[in-house]
Amino acid sequence: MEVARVKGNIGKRAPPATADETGGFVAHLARPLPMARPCAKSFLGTSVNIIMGSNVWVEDPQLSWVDGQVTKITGENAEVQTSNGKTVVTTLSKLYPKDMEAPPGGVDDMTKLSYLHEPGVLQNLSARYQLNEIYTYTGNILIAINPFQRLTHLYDSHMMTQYKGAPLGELSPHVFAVADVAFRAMVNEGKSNSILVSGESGAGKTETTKMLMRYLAYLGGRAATEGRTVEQQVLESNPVLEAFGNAKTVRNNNSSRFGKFVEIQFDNKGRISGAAIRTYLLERSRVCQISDPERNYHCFYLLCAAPTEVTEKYKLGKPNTFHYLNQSNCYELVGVNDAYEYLATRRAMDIVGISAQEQDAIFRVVAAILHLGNINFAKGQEIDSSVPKDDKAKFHLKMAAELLMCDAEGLQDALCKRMMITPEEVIKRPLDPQSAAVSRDGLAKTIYSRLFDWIVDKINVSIGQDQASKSLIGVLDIYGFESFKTNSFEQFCINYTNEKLQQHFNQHVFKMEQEEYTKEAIDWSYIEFVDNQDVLDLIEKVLSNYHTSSRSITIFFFLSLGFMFSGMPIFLSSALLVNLDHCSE
Ligand SMILES: Nc1ncnc2c1ncn2[C@@H]1O[C@H](COP(=O)(O)OP(=O)(O)OP(=O)(O)O)[C@@H](O)[C@H]1O
Repeated sequence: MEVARVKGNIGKRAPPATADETGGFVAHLARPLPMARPCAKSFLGTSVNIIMGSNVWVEDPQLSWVDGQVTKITGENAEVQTSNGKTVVTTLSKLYPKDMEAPPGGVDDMTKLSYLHEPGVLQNLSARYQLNEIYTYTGNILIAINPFQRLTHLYDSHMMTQYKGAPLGELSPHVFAVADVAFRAMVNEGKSNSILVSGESGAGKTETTKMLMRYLAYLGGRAATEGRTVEQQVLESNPVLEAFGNAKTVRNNNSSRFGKFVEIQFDNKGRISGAAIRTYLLERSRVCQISDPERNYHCFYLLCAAPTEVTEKYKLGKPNTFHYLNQSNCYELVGVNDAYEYLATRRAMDIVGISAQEQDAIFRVVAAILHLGNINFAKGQEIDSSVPKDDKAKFHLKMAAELLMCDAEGLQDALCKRMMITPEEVIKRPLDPQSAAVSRDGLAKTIYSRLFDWIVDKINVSIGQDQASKSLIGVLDIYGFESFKTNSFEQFCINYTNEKLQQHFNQHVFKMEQEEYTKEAIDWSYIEFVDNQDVLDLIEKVLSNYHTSSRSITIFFFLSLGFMFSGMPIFLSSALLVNLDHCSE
């Protein structure tokens, strides 16, 4: 996972980036690291001849890479005796030189490596990880490896004091150092900054984002004179957002199923004066469809584990009695007590300013969605029509209507009939049981995503934005690339967004690096990288072609990352035109 700072004038549109404006950025671990072509035998300016006796890295099906020594060279082929006792024959172009003088504990900045190639980078990260050194720099980019254990000493108040004001690189690599540089640059230059956190699911992005926010709150926080401070509210918004936007997936028990951009606003004295949380691309499909051993959003399980007076009020039972939860056999998380989490979420809601009445309304809607999911349909008397299947379905329909405060008959009509409005009249057409279930799921997804947006808006109103603020620090925590057995429109949006971020990386980091090399009169032509502009052109041009199609429907979806191109937010609100035939939603 990687963390990087991007300079910027957030909130102002600026002309395209010039060379001086480019800031640091982030690459994706899901992609191969940009590096020299092996056949060029040149690794960041170090020309290497692989000869008999050379120490090299060679690919290994189990270990990814294994070190060894070249024992024979025949034309383009080489024989390598590996350190795990194998003899491997491969082409010379697939061998990478091993730095025999590299320190055993690794180097704290990857730019200090003699050979910057994939096995060298991985070896360095691994050597550091063995020593619990989870952070490593690559220039001004911070690479973080998930420790999967609490390293409390890394984040305590003593560490915060140490990193305050320390120049980047003076102390060991740390996420606080990245935040500190961003903060100091903002205070000294009056410019806004953004920190991008990227990586695949479970890499530790959200945890890192929380550390960044805690450190920024430490730098810019003020003593709470009355009530709750902005920073307290921002930090406490995490458990609320996690309860409604996180779920257990195969890779992560607390996976964020939405993207998040947190803006922390500062006054001219560098004190936090306001904040805003923007969320993107909540995974809607999870509300109605989960696969084993994943879970639905945490809030459903928390509510089922709430005190009896609450569950009785909403007529809730165990999670395995609800269709939206029992599609998977996973109901509990190891080390997590849902009953306790329910109370903790309510406390966090108090802190972010959601009133008791509003909290009841929120959980009422959550309960209504569970009841909605249990409305099964059977064939009605008319051809291709449907009705609630049995008394159980009728009970859940009644409960859903009661909790949503609408008329039960009206709700049944909405689920079992389709309405067509013509200039002359309104025509109601019945839906068969299968189509009624689809409209039920559509309603549940829409209600849930609106509820989530409402909660985010509520938190924002309660935290309050400082309209007069001149500078801010933004922290972007976004989904990484996703590729499942079956990919839907959601994966398309996520991956397209990541391709955009990759393009930003290509344009700005390589450009910036190359300018640096030119300045230092270094021959940089050996740097090759995969330019994904073709991928973006393909997607964007296909979509703009759909624009002209009369069968197309415009779907505006905000891939608005708020990510910063050399300082200004490029609001990627793409008006994507998608033919409904191709849209799974
Ligand atoms: N710095 C850290 N210290 C201790 N544990 C960590 C740290 N970073 C991550 N973890 C552990 O890894 C888990 C997954 O991390 P996190 O939820 O931040 O991943 P993520 O990249 O945001 O994943 P997703 O994209 O699925 O939301 C956390 O619940 C925590 O247990």
